[in-house]
Amino acid sequence: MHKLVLASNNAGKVKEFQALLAPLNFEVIPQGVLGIPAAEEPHHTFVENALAKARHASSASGLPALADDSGICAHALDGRPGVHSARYAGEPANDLANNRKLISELNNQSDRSAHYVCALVLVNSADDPNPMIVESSWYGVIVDEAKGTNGFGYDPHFFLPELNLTAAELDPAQKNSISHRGQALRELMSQLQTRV
Ligand SMILES: O=P(O)(O)OP(=O)(O)OP(=O)(O)OC[C@H]1O[C@@H](n2cnc3c(O)ncnc32)[C@H](O)[C@@H]1O
Ligand SMILES: [Mg+2]
Repeated sequence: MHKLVLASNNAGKVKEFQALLAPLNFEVIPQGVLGIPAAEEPHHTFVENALAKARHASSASGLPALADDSGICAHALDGRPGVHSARYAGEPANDLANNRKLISELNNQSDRSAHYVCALVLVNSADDPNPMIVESSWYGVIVDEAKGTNGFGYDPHFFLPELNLTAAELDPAQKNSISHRGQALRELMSQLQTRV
């Protein structure tokens, strides 16, 4: 079984990864279990931040590390909140406050389209010169009214027209089967198979 540190302190993400990786041959250790604090995320792109998180967790643990940097990009807002999604309304991170801010910024905007982005980086070691990097998107529409209690973050306001449901109304397995994170992880795993 491959041992992997999951470079995230977000409980919602950790749950999704545990479900996605459970059928595979991985022992996934969330970095919080090892007492590894959050890395700095100073960069302008999801990929750069995911790489920083993965290197940080691998350096602190001495193990291979998988990091996720993700967020939601509203098209009428030039991609905001983007890499600032977790703390859009300020510190400490607060999903309710972030959603309120997003909805208020979209007030009077007719274009409600948005996409989630998930960048995943897998490093074998802290100074791995050839990390595996994938990025996937998931398209939807931001709605004013929150619906559903599953998921986390912006999910209650992320509406999927083709399903007539928000992401928070999907059960966890359904979300993982179509989400930015599920898509990215499946792509990463298929790339990983070609390497070993
Ligand atoms: O950095 P880590 O420790 O992984 O935890 P984080 O919550 O700070 O994670 P990010 O820096 O990647 O910020 C991602 C934010 O984007 C939002 N987000 C990402 N994926 C999401 C999803 O599947 N559903 C809802 N919101 C999501 C949510 O607000 C997250 O806090
Ligand atoms: Mg973060």
